Amino acid sequence: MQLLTQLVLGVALVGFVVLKTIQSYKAKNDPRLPPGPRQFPFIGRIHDLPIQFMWLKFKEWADVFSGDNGFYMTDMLGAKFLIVSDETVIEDLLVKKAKFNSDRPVIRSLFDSKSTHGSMEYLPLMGKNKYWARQRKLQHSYLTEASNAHYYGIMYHEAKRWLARLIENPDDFQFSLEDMASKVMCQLTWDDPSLSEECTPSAWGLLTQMSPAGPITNVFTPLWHLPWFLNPWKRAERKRHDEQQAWWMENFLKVRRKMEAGYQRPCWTRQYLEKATLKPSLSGDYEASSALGMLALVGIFTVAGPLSYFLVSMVHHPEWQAAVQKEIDEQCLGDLPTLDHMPKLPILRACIKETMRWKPNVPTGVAHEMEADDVYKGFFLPKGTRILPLDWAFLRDPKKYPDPERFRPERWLEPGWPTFQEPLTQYPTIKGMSSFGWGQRQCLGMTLTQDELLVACGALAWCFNLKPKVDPNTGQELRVPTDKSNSLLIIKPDPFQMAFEPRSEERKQKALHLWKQSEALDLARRAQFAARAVSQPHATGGPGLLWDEKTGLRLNLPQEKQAKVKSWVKTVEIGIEAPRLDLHSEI
Ligand code: HEM
Repeated sequence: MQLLTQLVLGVALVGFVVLKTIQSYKAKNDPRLPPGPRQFPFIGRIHDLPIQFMWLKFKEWADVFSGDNGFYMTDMLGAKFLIVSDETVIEDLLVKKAKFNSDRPVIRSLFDSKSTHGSMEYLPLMGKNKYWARQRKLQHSYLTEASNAHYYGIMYHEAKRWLARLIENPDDFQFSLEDMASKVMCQLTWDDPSLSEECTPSAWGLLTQMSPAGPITNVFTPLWHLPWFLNPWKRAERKRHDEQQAWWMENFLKVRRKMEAGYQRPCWTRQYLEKATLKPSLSGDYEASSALGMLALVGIFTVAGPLSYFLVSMVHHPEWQAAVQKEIDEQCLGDLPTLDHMPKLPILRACIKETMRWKPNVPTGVAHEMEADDVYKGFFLPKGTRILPLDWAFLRDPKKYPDPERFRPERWLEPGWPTFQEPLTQYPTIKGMSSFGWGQRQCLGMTLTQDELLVACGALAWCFNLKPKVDPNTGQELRVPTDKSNSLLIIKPDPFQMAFEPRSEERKQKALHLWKQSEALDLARRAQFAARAVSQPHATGGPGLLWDEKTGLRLNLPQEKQAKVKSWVKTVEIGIEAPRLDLHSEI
């Protein structure tokens, strides 16, 4: 090639790059768009947006750029984000204009996160499509019916197990806390709390995969498109995804087989399968196992976050802890608090709500994607813009929450505070908090969260003094950090140490006894149900076969063993102290 030709081509290339750079700069800083930090060609503004504690930077920018508008815009590698820091604005955009602003953005490091191509897997991440509509309806009805059907028995049972575990192994509290939340969800979904140990890591796997602080491909999205053999992120996600799906399906099919054997107690999967034979609301087993698996999963880390932060608040505020304990002792007369006591426990409710305000566990909020161009307050908002309801900013608005950085439960209890509301038998309640999101995508788990937090936090305050741990070598108290957490979409505090001191020997013994009693009752009920499947098949809908949970095989019982089960049933029916029958070894 001649020198002149090379020169011309070189100049043309440089000219093209300069032109594109100017165009990109102009497009990103278009004066019709809302104000925001200066955007750079192509990358927008990712170079100084930290992946860790991203919400703090978003808030810092909000203080500079939002002004009276209550929002600003920024760009990340071509994706536009409208960061909203004012609740009235989010109300306009996500509630009043919900019809156009209820889609979800793609999450790059998941396959078909929006279910655009029919994957039908992760309801909270789905675009606004038919799978989302029907699964939301189904989950809404299950969560409502579950509270109507008093799922509280499961929560009380798991809270008692947790107290006993905390007494026996207090240093393992972060594991047992999450495991409690997981057991509640596994029991509701598949009637099997033993699944919690697989469900919790499965939940964290998905949460990490979908968070900006997860795989690098969520931020540097072009990397996701590298060919398979050069793409460790895609290969890892394929494995994670397939294992999770297989596990959800396995649990689903197990419930079906147990139903056929007449040995499946009520749970959401059984409820689905019973109705599905008459009128299926989902497309088949794949969609159903995913919808149910996702439901089990979403209730773990969401509840575990505020529960962990409740421990942090109580350790740092012994005066509020003492007030909660006094209230519980006076109102529950020595008994473990139940949901029936809650109208009389406003201080407990205020401490839970203030914990969720002080340390919101979805601090960035969950993005909605705009489905059409719009003009709002004179600014152009292009279709595809991701609207981020910055919960960290809403909950630190000094007009609504004076002294926002401090834990002040009195803001919910005393007249004169902007957030005070009466009657105190009903308020404060966490239902409707900004942390649960907005409009058509608002969280479906508010009631479950509220009930579980009340039961678990009430039980903690009833049983323990929650204190800093003392270092045995130095005799010094170990500090419980208030500002250390992961940076996933749903956060929790980093591992820390603390002490769970039973409030008295009597309380400790009572807690242990309550768990023993509850465990015996649970085993008795399970065994009784199984036994009825044999002795009265019509009562459980089964053909008189017994299901062996361990081997996965059906058992046909010989006559003499049926007699054994029947006689045992009578013992069980007399009372909860009846001797246990180990169905697996006895039969
Ligand atoms: C402290 C506890 C929780 C918090 C802070 C929370 C927060 C949220 C947020 C911010 C959203 C997105 C809302 C939006 O896009 O505007 C959401 C959606 C959702 N939440 Fe929760 N959540 C919690 C507990 C739960 C629980 C316990 C369940 C169920 C057992 C649950 C089920 C769901 C579902 C199914 C969605 C998806 C709704 C949709 O996309 O249509 N959540 N949650």
